[in-house]
Amino acid sequence: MEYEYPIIVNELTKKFGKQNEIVAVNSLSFKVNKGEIFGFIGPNGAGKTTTMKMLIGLLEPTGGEGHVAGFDIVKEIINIRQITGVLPEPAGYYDDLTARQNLRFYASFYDIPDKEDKIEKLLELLGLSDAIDQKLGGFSTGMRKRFGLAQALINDPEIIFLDEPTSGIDPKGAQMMRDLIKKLSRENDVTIFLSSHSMSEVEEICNRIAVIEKGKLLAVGTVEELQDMVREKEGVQYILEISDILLQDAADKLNEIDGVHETCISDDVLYVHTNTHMRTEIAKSIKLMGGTVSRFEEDRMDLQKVFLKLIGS
Ligand SMILES: Nc1ncnc2c1ncn2[C@@H]1O[C@H](COP(=O)(O)OP(=O)(O)OP(=O)(O)O)[C@@H](O)[C@H]1O
Repeated sequence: MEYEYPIIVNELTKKFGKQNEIVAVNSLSFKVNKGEIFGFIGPNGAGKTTTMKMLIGLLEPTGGEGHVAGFDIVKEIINIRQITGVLPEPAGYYDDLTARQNLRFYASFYDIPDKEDKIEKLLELLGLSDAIDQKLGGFSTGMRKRFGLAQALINDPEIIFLDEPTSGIDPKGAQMMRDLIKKLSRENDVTIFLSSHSMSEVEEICNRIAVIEKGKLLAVGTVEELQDMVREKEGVQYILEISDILLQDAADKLNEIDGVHETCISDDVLYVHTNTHMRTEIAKSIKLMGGTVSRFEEDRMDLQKVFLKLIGS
């Protein structure tokens, strides 16, 4: 089926409880572009898992609608299953079966040519060749996660849903997973919808990010766009090191400029908080005072900081 957006949700809502008193997902609307890695972040209980479960047909929405690969998430879930991969597999894995046997089982749901070859290649890709004939019950958490990704890829999916793909994995295994996720998106044009609590991971691999809290969408965009949203609200902070004039004199002078919020001196560094980008004005003012600027940086907000600002902590 031809589709413009791999995932679209429109006012998607899920309520729980006898009187629908728990609003887990509250009128969520967003679109995911083809081939992008879309990060879905939010504090505990924000509604991430509930949203993902609705997208893969495990929960029925109480309101709104959603389409995955152009298929309706309520009426056409069978079509969606054929072309998507999910980690972790909702039905779980068979601990008494080996990795190879488990993959054979999942492969049996799809029309895959040369299944045995595919199974071996996938397990090799995930660094599990040595464990191919070991029972899954004996796998470590990290091995299980990597196996889960192999399983999610068995049907060459166009869209993959990954819920916390690297939690509980050691740094080497996590990097392997991230590299593979990036490769899938870059080289195979696979669309990836990923929820994670690791801000550095999301910052490293996601093209765009949606931030949700209490079931509502707070913001969506690239890291840069989210940074701009926060700056618009919170202003910009510059970090300066200056010689030839007293830092306090520079601070006093800058405080007179319209748009400079506040200044602060700490360890021979001058921090200038402004309403908006004011690099030129600040540089000019210091030059006029006879100061020499040896360091002039804008405080780079990483995703962790942006996230905390967006959710108002
Ligand atoms: N089956 C259910 N019955 C009642 N309430 C539920 C149910 N499932 C989820 N909830 C509630 O819905 C809200 C969202 O939960 P959800 O698991 O989607 O959040 P999350 O963002 O995935 O959280 P976490 O980061 O902790 O995994 C929470 O308040 C949760 O308690």
